[in-house]
Amino acid sequence: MCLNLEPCPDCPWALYCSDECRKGAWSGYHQLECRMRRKYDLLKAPCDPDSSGSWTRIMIKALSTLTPAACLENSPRVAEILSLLPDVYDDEKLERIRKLAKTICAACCEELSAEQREQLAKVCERILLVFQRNSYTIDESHFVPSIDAFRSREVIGRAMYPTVALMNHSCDANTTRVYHLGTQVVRAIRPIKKGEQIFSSYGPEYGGMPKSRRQAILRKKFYFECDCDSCDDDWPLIGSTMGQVPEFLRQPIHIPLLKEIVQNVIANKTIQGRCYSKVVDKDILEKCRKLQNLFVAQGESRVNWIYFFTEKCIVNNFDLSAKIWLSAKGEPYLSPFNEDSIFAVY
Ligand SMILES: C[S@@+](CC[C@H](N)C(=O)[O-])C[C@H]1O[C@@H](n2cnc3c(N)ncnc32)[C@H](O)[C@@H]1O
Repeated sequence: MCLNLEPCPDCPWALYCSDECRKGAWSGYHQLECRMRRKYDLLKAPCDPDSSGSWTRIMIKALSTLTPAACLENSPRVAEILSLLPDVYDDEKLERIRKLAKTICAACCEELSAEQREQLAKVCERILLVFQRNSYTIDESHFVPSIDAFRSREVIGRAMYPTVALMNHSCDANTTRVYHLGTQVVRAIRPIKKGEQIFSSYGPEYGGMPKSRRQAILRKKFYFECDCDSCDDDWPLIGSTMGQVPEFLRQPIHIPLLKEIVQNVIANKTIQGRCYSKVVDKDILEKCRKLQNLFVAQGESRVNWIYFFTEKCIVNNFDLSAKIWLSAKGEPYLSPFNEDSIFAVY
């Protein structure tokens, strides 16, 4: 943590780690942001409190590269942007985004007439909606491998990864996103056949969360009705399938092992999708391996079950566990932490 921060001389909101950063930010966006904040009191952020600052910066940067006048022309590009449906279910949120767009246009383009600013604000509104729908929050835990960072999940920014944003969500995703050397990396968490759709998880995952809750989260945060396989077929919760455990696992000797794994996997949910070996319980690895061996020994074909555990293992950096399972099934092994499995790096 830097204790000797350099403040902006004109406002109390921006602090920098060095004079160089301060100057870079000033010429990049803060000159306008600073004026705008002072004038329009954006401290009462009209958007998500965690990201209104980054939204404002994105718009300022967009306006400096778009040239506002170009947005006012009736060009096909502007028509295309305006034709994007603002399918935001939440009117209140749309209203806040609209207000932010107007505020930014008023501050950044004072030379325009009120009518022109109104038109420009519509373009900005669409851009903000696209940004909101396609960007990712970045929290401290992506860079600081500590359990405290996971718990607090302090949001430090938002970023747009245009190729990653092309991926649809599945509650049974076949990839995971991790941060490596300060950038987002997408890695396979199971073999993906040629032609198979590459899915990412926007958050909710089957197994530990009922379909109704997953759908509610996706509707509220991303405004769509999820139609992934696990939602379409309403795959059961892992907890509820305890009653449908394969016959061989119902033997009393195996039940404690199974329960322990389920509890551990569910307890570790908050760290899914992150690759911090320091916070995982190495003991679970051993137990998952035992479970997998039991399945393999029985020639068990209920792949969902075993994949669920294996994926949790992989996502939680239990590389070895995944290797054992996949090699036992004769499937190619793709380690999410091996350079070979990186199919996209940004
Ligand atoms: C980040 S974009 C994904 C890429 C987008 N499908 C495209 O063609 O550019 C997110 C949007 O894709 C759609 N989408 C993603 N996952 C979906 C899913 N599981 N079920 C239904 N729609 C989904 C929703 O319209 C959502 O707002």
